[in-house]
Amino acid sequence: MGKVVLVTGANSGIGLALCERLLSHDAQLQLCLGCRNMQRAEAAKHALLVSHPKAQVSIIQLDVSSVHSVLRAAQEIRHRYNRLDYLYLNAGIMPNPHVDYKAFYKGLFSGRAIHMFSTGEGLLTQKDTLTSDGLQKVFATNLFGHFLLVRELEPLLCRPGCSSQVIWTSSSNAQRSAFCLDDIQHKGGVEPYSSSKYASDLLSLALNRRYNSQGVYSSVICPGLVMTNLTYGILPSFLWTLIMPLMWLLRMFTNTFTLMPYNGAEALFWLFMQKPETLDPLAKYHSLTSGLGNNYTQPRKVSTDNYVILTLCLQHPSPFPFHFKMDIDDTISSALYEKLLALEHTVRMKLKDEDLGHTS
Ligand SMILES: NC(=O)C1=CN([C@@H]2O[C@H](COP(=O)(O)OP(=O)(O)OC[C@H]3O[C@@H](n4cnc5c(N)ncnc54)[C@H](OP(=O)(O)O)[C@@H]3O)[C@@H](O)[C@H]2O)C=CC1
Ligand SMILES: CC(C)=CCC[C@@H](C)[C@H]1CC[C@H]2C3=C(CC[C@]12C)[C@@]1(C)CCC(=O)C[C@@H]1CC3
Repeated sequence: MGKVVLVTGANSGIGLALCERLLSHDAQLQLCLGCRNMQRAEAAKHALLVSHPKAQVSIIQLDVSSVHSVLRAAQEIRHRYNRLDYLYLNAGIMPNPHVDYKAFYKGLFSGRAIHMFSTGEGLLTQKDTLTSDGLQKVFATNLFGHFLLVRELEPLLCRPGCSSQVIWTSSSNAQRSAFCLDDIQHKGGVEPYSSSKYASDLLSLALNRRYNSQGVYSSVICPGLVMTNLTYGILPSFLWTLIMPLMWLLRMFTNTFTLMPYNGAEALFWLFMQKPETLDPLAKYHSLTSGLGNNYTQPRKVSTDNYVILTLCLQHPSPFPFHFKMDIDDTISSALYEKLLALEHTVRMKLKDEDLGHTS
């Protein structure tokens, strides 16, 4: 039987491009598309079957921002399959983005222009909303729903003698400065996207600590800047088309302008072909495209430039030598993991209470 792969957010952009690439590589795959909108999911399945008529593609209705939907979908997946080899946690949103053009203009002449183009740091804010579960929507979609999904699919991921991979689509926009352990949902800030992506980098570390011994390996990737529905929400598509020549030119200076979903999916696809035991849990795998248009994957250390380390190391005398850096990262990721477990407990209790309310 072929390997089982579940991809969330598979009906468009990077997720759909990944599915195309996976099927081109391995026609025996059992590919499951986790999508919230069934019409769009059917269209994606149809497109995949046009190019791979014999492929085994199925759909699971999954809204990762809804606790109820995640639990129901996981139950259905456990019913359908007895194994899960790859879990791609790719669905993501950046709602109501706002570009700070003043910061953009300043950044152009700051000596950090290339960094600004490759990370978007300091340029973007978003207006977040609440889900029906009362969670911040960006956090619920980009992080918590996926965390719950991993927890629910544990029996399929952890199988004696077999290994499996959990792969997060993170971002170069993941920023330590946007993330706060006391506000993991980012209720009080205006950069929920950066916060949620930084949290996914931390969570991947924690998952490795928790699950490696059971054969589950978690990695994070960074797709670069890709033209998808997400980026068309930041600037209209005609404007992106207009500045496309400029972006090709910028590729000479930054290889993070992957631009096409196919290129953005490079690291996701590359990870599919790796032995998970050989992967570095502290690396973030970047999809990159050279000035000449060649794709490649490059591991870079997960951002460890966090202020806790700096604050501790700047104290005189420093309480920690520099080689304690990783331990401190580990502490933050463990703390996040504990907070997510606590939140999971709360939402499960709330759901139980609601169910009891309905039946009595
Ligand atoms: N484009 C870029 O430059 C970059 C993107 N990324 C990340 O890549 C990932 C894919 O995004 P991208 O392909 O660019 O954008 P798209 O908007 O094309 O894809 C996002 C996918 O996520 C799905 N999705 C959103 N919310 C939910 C939900 N609640 N439940 C289930 N599915 C959901 C969307 O479904 P629907 O069609 O129903 O909305 C869609 O299929 C995201 O995690 C994004 O943050 C990271 C760095 C750069
Ligand atoms: C000339 C030119 C390219 C202008 C566009 C300026 C900005 C709108 C972009 C510059 C860097 C971009 C970027 C993103 C969005 C658009 C920019 C800020 C992302 C934040 C999109 C989502 C991600 O996950 C990472 C991207 C990093 C780079």
